[in-house]
Amino acid sequence: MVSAAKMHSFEEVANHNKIKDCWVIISGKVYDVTPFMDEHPGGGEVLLSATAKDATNDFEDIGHSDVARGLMEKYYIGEIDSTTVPDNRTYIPPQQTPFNPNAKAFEFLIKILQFLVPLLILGLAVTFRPYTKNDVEYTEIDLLEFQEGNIDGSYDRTNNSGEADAPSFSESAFRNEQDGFRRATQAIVMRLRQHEEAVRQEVPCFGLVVFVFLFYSSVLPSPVSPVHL
Ligand code: HEM
Repeated sequence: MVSAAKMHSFEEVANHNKIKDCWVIISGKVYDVTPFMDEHPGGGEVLLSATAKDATNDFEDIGHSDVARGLMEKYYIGEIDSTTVPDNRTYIPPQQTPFNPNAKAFEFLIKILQFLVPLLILGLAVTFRPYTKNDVEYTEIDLLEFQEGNIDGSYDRTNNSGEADAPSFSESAFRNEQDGFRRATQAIVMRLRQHEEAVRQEVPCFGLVVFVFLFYSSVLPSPVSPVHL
């Protein structure tokens, strides 16, 4: 025959609040955890702080394992007489928040924004990218000038019949040749400077885009996290 569980009043249980005599109330059941004080992985002090009240909330908040729940049976000594438990010592489970249709709509809006805003930032970056670059056309003109300078030399490599002629290294031809090289060198240096300038302008632009993106994604909640209103 199964004997009826022993009923304990709150006052009686609350008196067992010492290290050598410790009872706790969890989910309407009373446990004498005195022999467990030294072994409790959370420490004896924690168990002591859970006395003289309904400790269900504290116990559940820790997220005790099935092993811990199995161990409890060993220390079970009876039931608590719920009529004797003062209201402010009773664990009241959190109220289920009523369903709010606006919350779903807001969550949906956030998800849409999370996809649209990065796309918008990317679109803006791509649109404005050409304006941040230098126009390289006049570099090409410089190169053309160089070619013209070369052609404009006072010596001609072909004779009238189109056959190769021995070059006459007159002083002006040499000067023209030199001039052509100087222009070519200038054109290349200018081109390098333009490239350098373009990179200098693009790096902060790109950095800004990345910063805005990262800031945005850190401010908004993740798509998997629930939105609580
Ligand atoms: C008969 C009652 C209890 C038993 C048998 C018990 C058993 C255990 C066990 C076995 C663990 C190791 C972790 C696990 O397996 O979950 C643990 C951890 C712990 N318990 Fe208890 N426990 C009891 C009551 C309580 C109460 C009333 C509190 C009050 C707050 C509490 C607080 C803790 C804490 C803080 C830890 C440490 C968690 C961690 O370090 O991660 N326990 N308990």
